[in-house]
Amino acid sequence: MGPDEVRAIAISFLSLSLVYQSRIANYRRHSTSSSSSTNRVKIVEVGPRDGLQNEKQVIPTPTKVALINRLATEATLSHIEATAFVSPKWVPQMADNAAVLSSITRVPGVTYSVLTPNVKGLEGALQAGVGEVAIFGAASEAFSRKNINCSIEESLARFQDVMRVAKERNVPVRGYVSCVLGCPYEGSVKPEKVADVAAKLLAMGCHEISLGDTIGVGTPGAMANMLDHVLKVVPVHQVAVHCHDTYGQALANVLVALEKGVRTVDASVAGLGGCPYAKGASGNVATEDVVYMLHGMGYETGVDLGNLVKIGNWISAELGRENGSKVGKALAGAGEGKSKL
Ligand SMILES: CC(C)(COP(=O)([O-])OP(=O)([O-])OC[C@H]1O[C@@H](n2cnc3c(N)ncnc32)[C@H](O)[C@@H]1OP(=O)([O-])[O-])[C@@H](O)C(=O)NCCC(=O)NCCSC(=O)C[C@@](C)(O)CC(=O)[O-]
Repeated sequence: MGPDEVRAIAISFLSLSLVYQSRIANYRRHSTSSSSSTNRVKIVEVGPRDGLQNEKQVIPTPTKVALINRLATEATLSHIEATAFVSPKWVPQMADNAAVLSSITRVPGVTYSVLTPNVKGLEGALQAGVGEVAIFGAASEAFSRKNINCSIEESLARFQDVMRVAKERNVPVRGYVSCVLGCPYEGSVKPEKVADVAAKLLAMGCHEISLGDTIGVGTPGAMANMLDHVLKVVPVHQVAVHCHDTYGQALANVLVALEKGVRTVDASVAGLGGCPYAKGASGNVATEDVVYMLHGMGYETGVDLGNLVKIGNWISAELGRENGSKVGKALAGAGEGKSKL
């Protein structure tokens, strides 16, 4: 190896280490303020999983890996849902789950989580070195059958098995409840049913319950009513909201959740996404839009909005899609890195 090559390698190590150091410093700064501050909102970036799972074109694994790496190092997101260990026959786009998880560059302080519907999925995820997993149930019988091929009751029994193995391996488990404000097959969903499933996931040991408006039909009044029921059985600090934007209500629904004290919000860069078992559902609320709103209201997120916008524009171009984030489009027009909001 010549001196130029040695120098090049040394420089690349040095820059990687600087990125890590700044990422860690950033994380520490935020984690010290987070526990005591109600001004801190945790953003769970679900773009690499929820955002990509429904794409019909095959997305190359290196593109998925680059997306996750950029979200962690450049946008400084601290929670990223990376992929899903589900059946490749059901969701072919997630078939490269193990390759994705083992190829990303893990940034200290960042949680990389994945979906695991059963013990088989959990075992695959553990082998690939996962840090957190999520089980996903529903408040609608029909959706549960379409999505995971079993009734709600059967799903809860399956999740108990996942939970047992995850506990043995010290892996935290998040619990999703889908269709909390409406179901593509059954229509309206009772808030009592949402609260019932949420309470069961909590009792099983989930550290966080993410409430999914899977088809984005909810309006702020419905969100407030549903949260009133859930917050009677799940402590507010363990609740997350996961809003899809099909009817343009997502940001308003997030705002209602904030007013109720919820401090964890799921979102997807560039508003990517849709659910394969919820026809017509559009993507999650765009992370850029949520972060812009939160920063404007004085909340801390730890997210670098300027860099997030660049990543949103990049992944939209990679997928040949229009960017689903209004903030992404506005700031790109104004010069991507300009806003420090
Ligand atoms: C749950 C199952 C597996 C049941 O599917 P099944 O067909 O009933 O499962 P099975 O146990 O009978 O197994 C059938 C085959 O799948 C295999 N298999 C079984 N499990 C796995 C696994 N984990 N990974 C890989 N392979 C698996 C298994 O080995 C077998 O293979 P074969 O012998 O035929 O070759 C299936 O229905 C499934 O994978 N569903 C996932 C659907 C999904 O990912 N939906 C999208 C995510 S949910 C969502 O988007 C909502 C959310 C979370 O974002 C919140 C919101 O927006 O509301």
